[in-house]
Order: sequence, then C-alpha cells, then structure tokens
Amino acid sequence: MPSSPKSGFATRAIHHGYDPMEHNGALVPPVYMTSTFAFPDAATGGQRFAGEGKGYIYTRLGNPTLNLLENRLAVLEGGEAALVTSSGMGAITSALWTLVQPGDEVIVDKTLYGCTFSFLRHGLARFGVTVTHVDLTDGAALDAALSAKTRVVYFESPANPNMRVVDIAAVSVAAHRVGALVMVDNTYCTPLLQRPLELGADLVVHSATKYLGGHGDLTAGAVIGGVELLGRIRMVGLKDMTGAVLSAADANLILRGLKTLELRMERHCATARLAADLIAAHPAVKTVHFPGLPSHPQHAVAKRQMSDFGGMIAFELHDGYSGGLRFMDALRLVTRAVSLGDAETLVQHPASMTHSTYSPEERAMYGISDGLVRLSIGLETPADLLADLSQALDHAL
Ligand SMILES: C/C=C(/N=C/c1c(COP(=O)(O)O)cnc(C)c1O)C(=O)O
Repeated sequence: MPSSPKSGFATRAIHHGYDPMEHNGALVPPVYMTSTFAFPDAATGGQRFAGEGKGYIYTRLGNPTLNLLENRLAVLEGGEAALVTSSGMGAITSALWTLVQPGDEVIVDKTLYGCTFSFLRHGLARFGVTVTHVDLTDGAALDAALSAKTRVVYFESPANPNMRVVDIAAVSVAAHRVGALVMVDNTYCTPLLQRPLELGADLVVHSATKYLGGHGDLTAGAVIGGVELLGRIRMVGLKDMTGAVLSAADANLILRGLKTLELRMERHCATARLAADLIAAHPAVKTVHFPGLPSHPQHAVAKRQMSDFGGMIAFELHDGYSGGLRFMDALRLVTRAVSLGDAETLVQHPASMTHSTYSPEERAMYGISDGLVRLSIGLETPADLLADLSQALDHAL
C-alpha cells in the first residue's frame, strides 16, 4: 500500500486505501457506475442481506467507489468509519434522524446554516424533539441547558455565516458529562485545518459540496465517527430515513478533489488573510468577522483548535444592507452566488439568501444582521481579487 497512517495529510488524501497493482495497474480507481450487485448464488444473496460475509448488495447500502471515499475521509478526519451522502443536508439529516427520537432534546448553537436551522426548528421539532438554541461560546449557558434528556449537542465551527468559533474540546467535556453526543459540522475548516474527533467530538459532518469537492460541480455530504454509530446511521438514517445516496460519479469527483485539498486550502487561507486585512482597513467597513484577526471574539480558541483560519470572511458595512448591495453589485471578478469552497470567489447576502429561512426576529436573535455580507475566498490570483474587492468597497462608502 503506497501510504500508511503515518503518512502526511496530502499523501493520505491521494493514496490511502488504493493500490493500483490490485486493479490492473489503473492509476485512478475504477468508478463503479452500478446500482446493484450480482450474487453468485441465491444463498449468498440471503447471507449478504443477513449481514453475513462480505460483498455488495445495492449502491444505497454500499459501493466500492463510495467506500474508497469513505475510508479516505475517515483517515483524514481521524475517525474509525465514514459514510457519504448526496448533499450536506443528507449527511446531517441521516445522522440526526438516527440519533434522536420523540422526547429527546438537541442543543444547538445560536448560528447555523439556514437549512440546518430549518430542519432542526421546523423538521425535528414537529416530531417531538426539543431543539434548544444556546450560545455555545458561553460554557455556563451550555451547562445550564444540558440535562439527562440531551441526546446531541450540534454546532458549526466556524459558524455559517458570522464566523463564531466554538471551543470543541470544552463543549465535548460538558456534553459527555450528561452522556450527550457531540456532532460538529466541519465544512468551513476541512480536516486539514481542524479535526473535531481528536478534540473529543463524537461525529463530524461535512457539506462535501464545498471544499472537499472544491470545484463547484457536485453536491455531497459526509458523516465521520465511530464504527458503531456509523453503522447505525448507514442502516437507519441513510438506508431508510433519507435515502440520500451519493452517485459513484460524484464520489469519483470528490476523490479527485481530495488530491489537491491541502494545496487548495493553503491558497484559500493565504488569500483570505490578505483579503481580511484589506477589508478591515477600508473606511466603508464597520466590522470584519474572520477568526485570524485578533479582533475576533474567539481568536484565541481559533488559534488553539485550527491550524489556519480558512477561506471564509463575513463583514458589515457602515451603510448596512444598501452599502452591501452596492458592494456586491460593483464586483467584477467575484461571483454573486451562494455556496462556498470553490475555486471561484463567491459573495452573497445571508439575510436575503442562505439564511432567509430565519425570520427577521430570529436573525436578530442569532447574530445574522441585515447588513452582513459573506465572502468565500477562491483561488484566483490574489492581486486580481484584492483589486476587485477594493474597488467594490469604494462603491459602498
Ligand atoms: C447553498 C449552501 C450553503 N451551505 C450549505 C451547508 C450545508 C448543507 O450542505 P448542502 O448544500 O446540502 O451540500 C451544511 N453545512 C454547512 C456549514 C453549509 O454551509 C451556503 O451556505 O452557501
């Protein structure tokens, strides 16, 4: 096997779990574009359904291309097992439908991606699950909210869109005192910058649509954690509750994306630092939310649990939403679009776009102001990007 668990991140991302000499010398893993798998005889078919012996049955239950991607993601995140889904929401809902039942409680951070917020508030809550929003940057608030009914503590760090950073190790210690599971959405960081399982979390989820795929050409998700939990999430949440199966074609694109993940994240991070400094210095800007700035309220936590500060920036202009509109519409290189983690730098307005699932009152309560603008810093030549941001900010004065 070309790589070992002791190999570096990029080596494992490129080589883990695949040896060309076991596949006719094919450098690139074969893509199993099949929905179902033949049984050598009827008895074997029944044994496979009974979970006896190895062998594939049906792609929604498992597929060699998906399994290679799952093994690679597990080793990168430091987990025992992983499963992949057709979207980030597919990963999140497959996991939560498996883990909670009526009468349980889920404690979630105040700021979440809009559809995650909506699933929790308007989905799970309709089925007798109590969803409590807590400021998870406040340890005392979490301690006061935890109870024997708490099944899961869920958060994003950094959070979409206002970049709040949650202390993963501290929340994990508190949650485990009452026997709750800790589930961290690691989309913004990727396992290169942050590995929540190593900090005490029980599960990690990703929108692999973003940095892991890295090229804006697919939607996908992933769950990584212990083998027992992942087995339950696969056979309950994914197989039956959501059916959110990933295609082998898109799994292959993510395998390709992982090969350059380390290189891409290094570039995203380096350009984002330059962009954050430029934005913070511009007279049109009131506040910049970037974990790498000393002014960030959780800068010390970010420095401790992240190896770099990522490619996402959120900021507010003195002239609020109207200033934000002028800024966004003046951009010529940056693309006005939702999503993030692509080669192309993207800009969007959370209050009217990705977080429009929140009511105005909820947005005010959960720290998503009408004037907030979100940037996903891409891979363009930094000087070109900074020039575009600078000229567009001048329009927001
Ligand atoms: C349009 C989508 C955006 N985000 C999505 C997202 C998901 C959900 O991931 P799928 O979109 O279902 O792959 C999960 N977790 C996080 C932190 C996310 O940002 C967006 O913000 O721009």
